Amino acid sequence: MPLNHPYKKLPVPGDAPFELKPSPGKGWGAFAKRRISKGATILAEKPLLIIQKPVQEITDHDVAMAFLQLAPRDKEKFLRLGDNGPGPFESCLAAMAQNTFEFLIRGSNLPVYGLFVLLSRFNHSCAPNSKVPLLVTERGQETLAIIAKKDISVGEEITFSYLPGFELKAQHERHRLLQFTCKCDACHAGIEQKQASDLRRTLVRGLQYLSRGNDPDDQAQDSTLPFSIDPELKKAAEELRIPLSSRFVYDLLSMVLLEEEGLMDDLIVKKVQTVSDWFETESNDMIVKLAMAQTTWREKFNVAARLYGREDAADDDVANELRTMRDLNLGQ
Ligand SMILES: C[S@@+](CC[C@H](N)C(=O)[O-])C[C@H]1O[C@@H](n2cnc3c(N)ncnc32)[C@H](O)[C@@H]1O
Repeated sequence: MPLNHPYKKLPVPGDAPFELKPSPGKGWGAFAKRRISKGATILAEKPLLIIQKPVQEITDHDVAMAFLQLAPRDKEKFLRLGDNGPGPFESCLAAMAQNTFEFLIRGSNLPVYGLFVLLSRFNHSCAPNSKVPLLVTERGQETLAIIAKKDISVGEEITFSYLPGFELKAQHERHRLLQFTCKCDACHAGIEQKQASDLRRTLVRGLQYLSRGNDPDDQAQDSTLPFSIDPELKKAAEELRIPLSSRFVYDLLSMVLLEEEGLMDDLIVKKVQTVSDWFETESNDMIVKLAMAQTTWREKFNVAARLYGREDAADDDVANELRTMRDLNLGQ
């Protein structure tokens, strides 16, 4: 490990569960120094500087002016940042672009861009073990955190997905969007594993379309899916006419695929648990309870599959609720 690398002097808190070191093919990255439990906050950090302007309008001058206002200690941190390694950035704007997170401040719709010295040291993965949730912060208390999505072992690289909704894209689509060749484990698997992975992700996207009536990627109706769905079924999905029982079966099948893909997330689990509480027809509810009592998602799916297409007394209420949420743009 280079002894004099500029990152060696970045201010990693003494009690942090990670260390910075080279990550082959990815510059430097953050690696677990001790076991990190699922749900743990790995790092919470305040931005070094903030720019509140549409991202396309941020100029080199804006970043340079923000830099000049920093305290000497913070200027030094900024200057330690390298272009994916020990080399300096070509411009202040390039340093900002590579080390920025977007977030919102309560009471304002305008996104804010903050430069985070340590959070930006975590590399991307298409099957990440952590996440940086989109945050609405209070003014003056802008802090972003990286949270473990699963248990992380000592020595494992800590990663998150750089773009939201990114996990459900096939590898060639992901690589088109990333501005570097991704060297994560999912992208470095053998050809057969990669094909299976692309298929699983594509199928989950289709299942989510059926369950939500839109594409999780761009939330637009009539968006192009990477495979075709029976037009009647697609229309029923877009009009939110899919019965609750079928929605539930689609969700469980997504869980089986997401688990196999290593993309399971507590938030998704909570959503399925919520849907399981909506059933009103007793005979359906009994099957749902039996399904949810199974250990694995595959077992839950196997039990619930017999519900597919069944009507439920809650169908109309659920459809109305989903339509209201869609109208209010709250997502589903
Ligand atoms: C915000 S920096 C992450 C930290 C960076 N590796 C460093 O040494 O400072 C983002 C850059 O890291 C590299 N990177 C991050 N994730 C990667 C991945 N999965 N595969 C290859 N390069 C990656 C890319 O060069 C990317 O532009």
